[in-house]
Amino acid sequence: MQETFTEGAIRALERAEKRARHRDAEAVEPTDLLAALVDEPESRAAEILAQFGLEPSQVWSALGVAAPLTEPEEPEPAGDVLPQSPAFRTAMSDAKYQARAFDRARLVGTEHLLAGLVAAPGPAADLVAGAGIELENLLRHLSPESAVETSPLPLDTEIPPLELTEPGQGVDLGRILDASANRAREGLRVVEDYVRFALDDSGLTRRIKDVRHRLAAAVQGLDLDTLIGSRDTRGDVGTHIMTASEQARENPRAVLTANFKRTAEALRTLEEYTKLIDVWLSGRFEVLRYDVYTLEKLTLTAAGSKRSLGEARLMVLVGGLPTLGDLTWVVGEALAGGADLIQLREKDLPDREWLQRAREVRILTAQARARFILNDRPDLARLAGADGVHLGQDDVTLRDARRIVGPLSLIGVSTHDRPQLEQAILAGAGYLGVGPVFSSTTKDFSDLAGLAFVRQAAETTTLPWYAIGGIHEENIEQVLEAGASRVAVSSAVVRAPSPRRAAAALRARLEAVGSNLASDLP
Ligand SMILES: Cc1ncc(COP(=O)(O)OP(=O)(O)O)c(N)n1
Ligand SMILES: Cc1ncsc1CCOP(=O)(O)O
Ligand SMILES: [Mg+2]
Repeated sequence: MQETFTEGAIRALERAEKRARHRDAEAVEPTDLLAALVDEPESRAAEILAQFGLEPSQVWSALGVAAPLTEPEEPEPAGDVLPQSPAFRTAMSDAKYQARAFDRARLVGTEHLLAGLVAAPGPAADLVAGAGIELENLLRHLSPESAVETSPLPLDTEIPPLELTEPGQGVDLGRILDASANRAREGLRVVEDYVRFALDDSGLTRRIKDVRHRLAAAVQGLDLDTLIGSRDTRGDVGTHIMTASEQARENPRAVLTANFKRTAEALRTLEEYTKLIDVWLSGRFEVLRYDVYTLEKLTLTAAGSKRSLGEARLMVLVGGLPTLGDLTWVVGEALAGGADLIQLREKDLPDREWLQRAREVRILTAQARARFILNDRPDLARLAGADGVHLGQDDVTLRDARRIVGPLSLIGVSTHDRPQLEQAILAGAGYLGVGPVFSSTTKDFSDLAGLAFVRQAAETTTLPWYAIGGIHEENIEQVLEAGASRVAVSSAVVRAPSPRRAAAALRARLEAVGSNLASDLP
């Protein structure tokens, strides 16, 4: 471990040990540290305690210990380092956790030591809690700016380095951790290659890289020399054991899923075995494991929707038509002109009639081998057998919709700015609506997202996304130039004299932009 401690923290730890020696204790306890923290009233910890009304004299008397120990005339002879009690070690582990949570430089100050004490149950924590100090209100004192206690010094002697091998337990911890760290790193690399070269998704690639770097940082928290020293690949009895399922991979997607599993398993091993040496470090591996689960979901969703939407570039929104006959005619024309998806968007129909129309559109789209999306209503989408449902920012959440439509259905989400875009991706959207690009005669908007947002979407994701809002034959070129490959339109087709010709014209423009849509993902 490579924590650095402020000089103030080092002095406090030295004083804690002295206090323990002074009372002839066998180990340093959290109470020794609390008393030592207030021995120096200028320390951040003492200042914080004073802010909560706990003066040094109150601490000493509540703990029943002497006021500051006077420095001996002669320096005390150097003896063995006094052991630390389990409670003390827990407090130290928490202190480091708090320091690292706020400061990547891992500078542990007296305020972090205090936070560590608060988190470790016992008399010291009780005394501090009695003054109304809880971890939550302490945390705001722990920002990096508050770590002002002079320059950091490496603390080699006071805190013993992590012991990776527990003699007598028969477990070679170093070997386990070394193998798992390698497995996790390699698994992530395999996954990253798929996302980068098969999905071509820069946003996901960045995320996976970030996890890989955080894994490397967490592994740094282990004693690397011991890890390397304990490596014994040739002597590993598992090296030559290979099951049939490990060897067989049907396609790159199978490689992807196998490596996500492998990574998560390795992280679990790291998490479990580091519990033996540093609870906080174990927590870091746990967080990484959850991140990998999320990444797995994001990657498989991206791969799945890219495959299922493939070359589906033109979505036509229909609705608000006077009769069922008008609707079926327009849908038939749009499909004949080349619409890949029809979205039924009704705002004023009674549910029963809406469902009846939806079922008609389902039949027409199925005959044309096109997709059918229902706007707003996952329940009706499911009843009509639609391929998916489109949700706006005020509609039911993706998670609730998923409960209704099931795991395989497409769920699209409207986004109007970058945070919404990123949020929708994280929530597991199968495709995105990006707009409104221009003002629309179908729906009023007070604000337009404009072409700038289309450019941002193009930079952010390769998840299928549809530019929407006031797009027609005369302005589609601008939208394509801004980076869109797919559009969703309503009036440009539905209100055109010939919906079929209008759809065909848009389709031709969309096809003219070189195909960078991966429909043939493995
Ligand atoms: C492809 C696509 N993008 C955006 C929308 C708009 O959805 P929403 O914001 O829920 O607004 P309404 O369509 O419900 O008025 C969409 N329908 N399709
Ligand atoms: C429902 C909706 N949401 C954003 S733009 C839009 C309407 C799209 O229709 P049009 O293509 O006629 O502008
Ligand atoms: Mg809606």
